[in-house]
Amino acid sequence: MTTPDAPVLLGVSLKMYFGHRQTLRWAEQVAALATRHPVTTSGAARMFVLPAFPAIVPVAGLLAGSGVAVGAQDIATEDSGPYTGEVGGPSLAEIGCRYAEVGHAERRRLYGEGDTVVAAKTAAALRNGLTPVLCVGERDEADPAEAARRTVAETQRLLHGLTGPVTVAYEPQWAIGAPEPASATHITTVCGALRQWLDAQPQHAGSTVIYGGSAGPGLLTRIAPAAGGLFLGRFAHEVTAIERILDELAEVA
Ligand SMILES: O=C[C@H](O)COP(=O)(O)O
Repeated sequence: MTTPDAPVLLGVSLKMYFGHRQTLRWAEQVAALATRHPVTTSGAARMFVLPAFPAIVPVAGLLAGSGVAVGAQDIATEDSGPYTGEVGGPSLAEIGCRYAEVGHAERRRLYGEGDTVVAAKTAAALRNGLTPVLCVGERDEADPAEAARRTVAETQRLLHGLTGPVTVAYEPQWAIGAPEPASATHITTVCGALRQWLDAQPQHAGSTVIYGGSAGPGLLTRIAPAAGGLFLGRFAHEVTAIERILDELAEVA
């Protein structure tokens, strides 16, 4: 079953770009935007934001009533215990998180996280009622069909034995932090294959496929509905860019 009429999902990870006060100012602007823009107030688009851990609580407060959900950029594999520096799913759920990002290429490359850890973090998110934002995507540029094959296989591997709705963020690693996103053909081929695979998995009913990797204004209308939304990084730092994306959605709605 495809879900072409599902609301578009726009997620933003602030990674570690902003200081605390800057994060709060940005969140205030996002709340104001989501509260007044017809695409968000009508429910045609949903948004989530992933600030740094210390900003989650105040950002959740600032976003209350705006319809924008909040989540974490990481989650511990375990729920509690002697895991210095980690933050567990029960705490994230308790402070209002709805999403937990797992498997981002930066955590794989810089912090040595492999499939076992990513799968365990995905399981931790699901058992705590959080939607995992499961980042997948090929490391080196490949042709679209090969990228689709590898990415579906990766997703299948990471979700093996798990149940629950997930947000799969297709992020070709070579397109992260780049000047431009992957081509629309590349994105629609891979996201379409992911969508098709997920639609055949009843245990993941309600899942969403979004695209990340230098995404910004001007992209979503070229890759929807294969991509059900965007996972934004740098190009959401200016809230006016998020507004442009919402305006584009209003035009095609
Ligand atoms: O988490 C977001 C993605 O990694 C994309 O980041 P970017 O748009 O800055 O490349």
